[in-house]
Amino acid sequence: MPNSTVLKACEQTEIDLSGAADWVPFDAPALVGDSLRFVSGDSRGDRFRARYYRDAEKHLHARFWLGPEAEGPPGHAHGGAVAAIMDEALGLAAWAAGYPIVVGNLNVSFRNMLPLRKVVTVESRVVSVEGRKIMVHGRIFRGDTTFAEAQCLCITIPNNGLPK
Ligand SMILES: CC(C)(COP(=O)(O)OP(=O)(O)OC[C@H]1O[C@@H](n2cnc3c(N)ncnc32)[C@H](O)[C@@H]1OP(=O)(O)O)[C@@H](O)C(=O)NCCC(=O)NCCSC(=O)Cc1ccccc1
Repeated sequence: MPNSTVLKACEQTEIDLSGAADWVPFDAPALVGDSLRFVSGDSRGDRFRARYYRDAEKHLHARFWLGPEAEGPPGHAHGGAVAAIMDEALGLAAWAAGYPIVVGNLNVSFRNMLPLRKVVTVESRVVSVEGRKIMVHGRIFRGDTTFAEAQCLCITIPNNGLPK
């Protein structure tokens, strides 16, 4: 089958990215702006599809689906795709906790190969705040399988992140 046919079939597929019962949808662009497009901006794309949520304690969660355009090893996600998810989701977790930041350092451990075309969950937690340094930890998993873990050092920026 030609590649274009595969992509078209994929585009037409609705992916169920619904959250857990106690999660509330989180409007990330409303907080950080429409520039947040690289990872989660295309709800019908063939690389990433994502939906963000917050739980009752305001922790950020996400459902992600990685399509054929995110492929690295055959049938599995490219490491850069996994790192990009961590960069966006963990940075966003800091924003959602009230800190306008950019990511200064991101350390990703790839624990298991992440299969394409499966919905996975990203969980994140702000674990420490020290002056301008906000440390966020996160994990991508499905069921009992952890695909990646990350520690993300976020640095607060002035002017709420807006251009001067
Ligand atoms: C702003 C800053 C990160 C820091 O510069 P400045 O303002 O001049 O601050 P300064 O250098 O004074 O540091 C302050 C304190 O922090 C510490 N520290 C800093 N770095 C490191 C480190 N690597 N490792 C360890 N520590 C480090 C430093 O030692 C100091 O500590 P101290 O107070 O002495 O104890 C700058 O390097 C930069 O712009 N980098 C590019 C960022 C970028 O492009 N990111 C990607 C795009 S954003 C994205 O994609 C995510 C996203 C998702 C969702 C939504 C939105 C965004």
